[in-house]
Amino acid sequence: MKQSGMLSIESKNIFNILKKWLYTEQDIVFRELISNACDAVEKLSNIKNIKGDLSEYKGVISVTLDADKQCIIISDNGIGMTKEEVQKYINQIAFSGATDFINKNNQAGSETIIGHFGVGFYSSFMISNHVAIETKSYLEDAKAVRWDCNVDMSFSMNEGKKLHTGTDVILYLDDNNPYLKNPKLILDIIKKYFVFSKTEIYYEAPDIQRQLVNIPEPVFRLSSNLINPEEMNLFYKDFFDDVFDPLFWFKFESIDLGLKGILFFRNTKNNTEELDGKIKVYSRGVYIGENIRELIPKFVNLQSGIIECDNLPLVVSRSTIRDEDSNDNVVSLIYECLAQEVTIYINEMFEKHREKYEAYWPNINAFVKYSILQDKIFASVMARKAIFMDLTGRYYTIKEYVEKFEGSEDNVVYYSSDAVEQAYYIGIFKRCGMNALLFDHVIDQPFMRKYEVLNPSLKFIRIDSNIEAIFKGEIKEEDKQNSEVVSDKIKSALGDRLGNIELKITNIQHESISMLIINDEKARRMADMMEIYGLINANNFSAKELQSKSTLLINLNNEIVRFILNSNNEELQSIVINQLFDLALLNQQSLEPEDVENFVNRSEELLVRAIRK
Ligand SMILES: Nc1ncnc2c1ncn2[C@@H]1O[C@H](COP(=O)(O)OP(=O)(O)OP(=O)(O)O)[C@@H](O)[C@H]1O
Repeated sequence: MKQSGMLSIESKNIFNILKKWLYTEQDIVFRELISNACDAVEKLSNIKNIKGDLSEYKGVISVTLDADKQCIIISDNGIGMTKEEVQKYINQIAFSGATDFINKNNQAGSETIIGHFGVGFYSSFMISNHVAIETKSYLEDAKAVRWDCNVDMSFSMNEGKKLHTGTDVILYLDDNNPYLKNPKLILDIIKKYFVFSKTEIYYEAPDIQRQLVNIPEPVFRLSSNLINPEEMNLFYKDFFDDVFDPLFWFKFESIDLGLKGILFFRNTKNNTEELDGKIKVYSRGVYIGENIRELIPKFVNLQSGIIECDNLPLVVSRSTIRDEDSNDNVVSLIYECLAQEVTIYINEMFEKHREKYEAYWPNINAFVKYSILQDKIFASVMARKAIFMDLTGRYYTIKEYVEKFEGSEDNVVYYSSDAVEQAYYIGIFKRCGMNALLFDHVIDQPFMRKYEVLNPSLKFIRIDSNIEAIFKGEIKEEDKQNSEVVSDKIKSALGDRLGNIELKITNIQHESISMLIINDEKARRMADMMEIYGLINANNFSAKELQSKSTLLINLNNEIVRFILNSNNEELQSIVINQLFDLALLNQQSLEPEDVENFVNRSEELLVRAIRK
């Protein structure tokens, strides 16, 4: 059977290109050769299955780094090849597609080519100048074949020594080959690409004992009712390198697309810093890539998961996904399918398991809102299903909230953007039997603006903004004159400190409220926006800027204000008025640093007076 010769001249181009990747994309060699081995095992398994004698067959792949012989052997007990098949598949067919492509696109770079074609068996020459195949076909009476090929493209075929069905691909290495120095590199590559390969893959090297590298039956492939949640949590933490258990997970499947997947909702603990998840894509058990933009909707990518789709080409790159027309369809269908699956799952939780939805809300809050803002499919179902906590700790959608609390003011929703900063105003709301929603996540501001655009009749007003309307504080007839007196006293005591703040003296039912600064909602939002875009400095910007649009509400029903009205002690009046004004500024976190000292001195002065009294 001895035969020798030269490979076709077109192949020379490929060799040159392969050499260029030598030290950059070496993973490809293992991906290609082990994929071929997996295919060979699957083919034999299918044949045995058809014949009904599968019982004794178990496909196994072994990768061995032999330091003495200075070679890497990729061995499988798959279908094997006859001499004719080696002739046909290895000698002739290799790269016919790729060589056509190169002929048509002389300028094409290696990136483009690798994106378009599986470089296949010949990627071996990326790390080896001499490659051999020892193979024996499964066919009865088939003879073993040995094929040797050098990087100069001269090959020989001889009778081989292989006793059992299968194929060994032997890559002879140069002295300075990096894998000889660091055999663990190969282990990592096998793990990366074949972790979920259905065939067992073993690795052995000097100092690395023969070990099973992959997980042929990962827990996520079991049907949902057979999955042990603990086991699943452990798998998730280990595989995605997360310290927390997932919040929840769900599996999905599209038989038409040959798509199966699992999505883990990450327990972000409201940590907005690390929002992106990891979605790993596999085709026929081989890793294709992570977070592939064309395949996975951006919002889905906030979570982590595993997608397996055998209809995706085995050798796929981002450029393949983008360019190949034939793939376009599968890719966009998968994209839509993922968006729909997530939407359906979250919607069902909202509709049918509201308690669970609310319990998970602190963790999925940002995800749901971001997805509504970002994805049309998700928004079309979920736009009105974001929920917000009210001042009593209950959750409502905005629609539910408006319907329930439509009493006080039509279509106005009061909100607090920061329960700590606005604690005083929240206190006032509670005292007045009023309610408000908490919009305290960074995403709530853009979310609210979008909601307003979609529902123009609805108005969102921050709890420290135009709230005077809720007090319905019309001045009593008998207090009209008093209001002028108080107004004059306050203006004279505050002088320049008042700036452009408008005074409003009124009778607020709740006597405990003395003085309150409220800001115009529109002006404040504008200022917030400017701050976000860096047009103003948060430290310089404070009450001063807003003063032109702020109002100082003074409650004539309050005991201290009545004291101001009735007292003749100008000095004490001035202390009290300035003190109340500072307290009002403090309550909205806008007491200027230069006023703090006066405030402290005045407080002490009042304490001394109280003690001496
Ligand atoms: N380990 C193996 N066992 C049996 N046959 C093999 C093995 N490796 C390669 N072959 C045969 O050689 C052919 C060519 O392999 P090659 O890797 O070059 O291309 P491919 O796997 O068909 O496609 P791709 O270009 O996507 O990798 C295979 O289709 C298969 O028939």
